[in-house]
Amino acid sequence: MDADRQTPHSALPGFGARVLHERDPMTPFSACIVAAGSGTRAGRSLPKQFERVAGKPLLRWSVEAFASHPLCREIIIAVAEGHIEMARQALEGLDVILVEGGASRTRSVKACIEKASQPLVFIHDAARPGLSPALIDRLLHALEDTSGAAPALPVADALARETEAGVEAVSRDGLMRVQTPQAFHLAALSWAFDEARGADYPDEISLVRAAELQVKLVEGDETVFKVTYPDDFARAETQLGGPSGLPVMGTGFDVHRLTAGDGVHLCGVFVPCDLALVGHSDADVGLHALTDAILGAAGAGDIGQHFPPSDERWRGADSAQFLTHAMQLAREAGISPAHADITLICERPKIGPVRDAMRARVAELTGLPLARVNIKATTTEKLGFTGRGEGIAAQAAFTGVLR
Ligand SMILES: Nc1ccn([C@@H]2O[C@H](COP(=O)(O)OP(=O)(O)OP(=O)(O)O)[C@@H](O)[C@H]2O)c(=O)n1
Ligand SMILES: C[C@](O)(CO)[C@H](O)COP(=O)(O)O
Repeated sequence: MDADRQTPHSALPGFGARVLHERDPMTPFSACIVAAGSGTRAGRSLPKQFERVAGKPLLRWSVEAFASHPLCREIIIAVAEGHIEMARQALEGLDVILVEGGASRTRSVKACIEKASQPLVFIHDAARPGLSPALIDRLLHALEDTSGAAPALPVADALARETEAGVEAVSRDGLMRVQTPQAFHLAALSWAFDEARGADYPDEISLVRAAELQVKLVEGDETVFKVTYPDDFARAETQLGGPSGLPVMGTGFDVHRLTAGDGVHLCGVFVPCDLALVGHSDADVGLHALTDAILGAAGAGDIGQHFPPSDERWRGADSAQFLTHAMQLAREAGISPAHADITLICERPKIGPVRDAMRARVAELTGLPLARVNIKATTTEKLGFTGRGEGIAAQAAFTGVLR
């Protein structure tokens, strides 16, 4: 370090190294995510940060984790020059600042912090999707009396080094596995970058230590492991998608009024008759009930939230597109469809003659095998509005399995 360069604050006792700035517990931070790597070791066709894991691009998991923290004011992401558009798509709807990454991880970090405006800064690998608010808070707490902090975990396996002379045992005493995010006072990290004069470091606590500033380790978290090799995707998928194999289900119910006409849309099939169903869309009461059941299983609200009847785009719309959208959300939520069951409640039209066509259409729309789609019909014995032929009601159940 240059003898004539002054750190912005005086030395504090502790670790024989300096601390820059003490922190107010409510100090806001900038989140910097490095996503400019090529992911060579992961062996996928896309760089790993853009591969979908448990329904979303790997990078998006970390962005959403930071975005939901109350002290995070901005999210800056370094991406390779040719991947800006892919990053935009992966992060659609999220408020982020994209910057061009560098040829090394350290350079990508530098590109991010040059845009950072908050007093504290978090540096995180896009390849570590399992970030929790508790870990962010542990790091923020550590910054109250140190320049930088990183999560770390003990080493569980024995260690060895292979040399030309043979295998050498290495003591694991005192060794830790260091993860990200790593958190810093921006002034300290910027200072350390100046001191580094363009040298690369494996991570930012190494860089900050090289500038003789103080860092602390906090308890790490196995769930924020780095997706590095091909098998790591399955581990991330299981971890982020919740318990694999868990059954999920949803139910749906809908009613549409009947009037005179030349046919009704039911379960994706046009049934010619002297009736018509009244509605903003094609009023396919069977597909609407099933769409709600799918949205229920996906934890994604109801059909009216996604396709409001006040929206002119859905006037006369084919309800198949509502169901297709719900299926997409279910898949993104990590659900593999297992079974769909619809009950149509009406006196007329007769469902028997069109039941097979309906099952085939629902199977096509959901991606389910025909044997896993069931369509039933019942009357209400001439009772109530369905019995009087004033409307058709439908109820549906949808089950799936979490991948
Ligand atoms: N020039 C670089 C290199 C890496 N990274 C990012 O740094 C993180 C950790 O790096 P690593 O796991 O090594 O990712 P890659 O360099 O992409 O992987 P590989 O070494 O297998 O190619 C990743 O989020 C990666 O995108 C970056 O932003 N810029
Ligand atoms: C920053 C890091 O994730 C901390 O564990 C690690 O140093 C990145 O190493 P890589 O070789 O670039 O994957």
